[in-house]
Amino acid sequence: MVIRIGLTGGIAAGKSTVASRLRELGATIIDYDVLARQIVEPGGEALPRIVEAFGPSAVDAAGRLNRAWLAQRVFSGPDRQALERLDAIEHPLIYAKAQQADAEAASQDDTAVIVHDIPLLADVIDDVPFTFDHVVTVEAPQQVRIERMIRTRGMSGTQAKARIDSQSPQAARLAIADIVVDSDTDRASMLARVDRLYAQWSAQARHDA
Ligand SMILES: CC(C)(COP(=O)(O)OP(=O)(O)OC[C@H]1O[C@@H](n2cnc3c(N)ncnc32)[C@H](O)[C@@H]1O)[C@@H](O)C(=O)NCCC(=O)NCCS
Ligand SMILES: Nc1ncnc2c1ncn2[C@@H]1O[C@H](COP(=O)(O)OP(=O)(O)OP(=O)(O)O)[C@@H](O)[C@H]1O
Repeated sequence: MVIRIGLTGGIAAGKSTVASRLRELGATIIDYDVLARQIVEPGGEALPRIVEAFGPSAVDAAGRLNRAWLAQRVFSGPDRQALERLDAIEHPLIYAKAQQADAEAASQDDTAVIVHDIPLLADVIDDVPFTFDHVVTVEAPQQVRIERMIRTRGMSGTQAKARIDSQSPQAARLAIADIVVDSDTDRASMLARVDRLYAQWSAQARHDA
């Protein structure tokens, strides 16, 4: 039986580090950020619909999505429904691609561990067309995440705090998760925890096959 995992986490908590480890161990990772970028590429299904909804300024002269312009419109502009309109265009297309990827992985291996890597899972859990066997959130205290963003992403403390505040609160992720991976321990301990989780999931997948 295929095991499906929903993976989320606070920004800069270590979700990508956990996803990479799971990939090395043999899991199939479906990265929703990657899918979201694919659908807005020139030729992607979302791009003409975004132009229709937001106007020609949504693309640059070369026909590529003007991410900075759109981010300003949906995250900071006066139109409070703009983000909902964008989500209504993008999310069904992202889910359709995820369903394709999931079905392909499941058809290749009926004991696959399929990890849906969804940064905003707490906001969309009721809409994603999957039932997860487990939901994992990767968490670290806010101050640790701010320090990581300053150190590795060249952000100021204020910028880092603003990014954290723009996400759903940690409580929303904890409410949907049955497994919390603490990334405020050293990397080796965190990865050892991930290894143990993967071993359990993959045994469960084979046992129930
Ligand atoms: C508006 C866009 C073009 C801005 O692109 P940009 O490169 O400036 O930002 P990026 O994609 O890196 O996102 C920055 C941060 O914004 C937040 N964010 C992104 N999309 C959303 C959203 N739909 N709702 C709430 N917050 C969001 C995230 O915390 C993210 O870390 C882009 O964010 C987008 O297409 N968003 C919608 C896609 C989406 O819903 N993705 C989530 C997958 S389920
Ligand atoms: N247990 C750990 N100990 C120390 N540093 C860690 C640990 N886990 C992750 N990191 C570091 O923290 C930073 C953020 O990790 P990562 O990129 O995996 O986060 P993320 O949650 O995927 O971030 P985002 O949500 O912004 O994509 C990276 O520099 C990573 O190397």
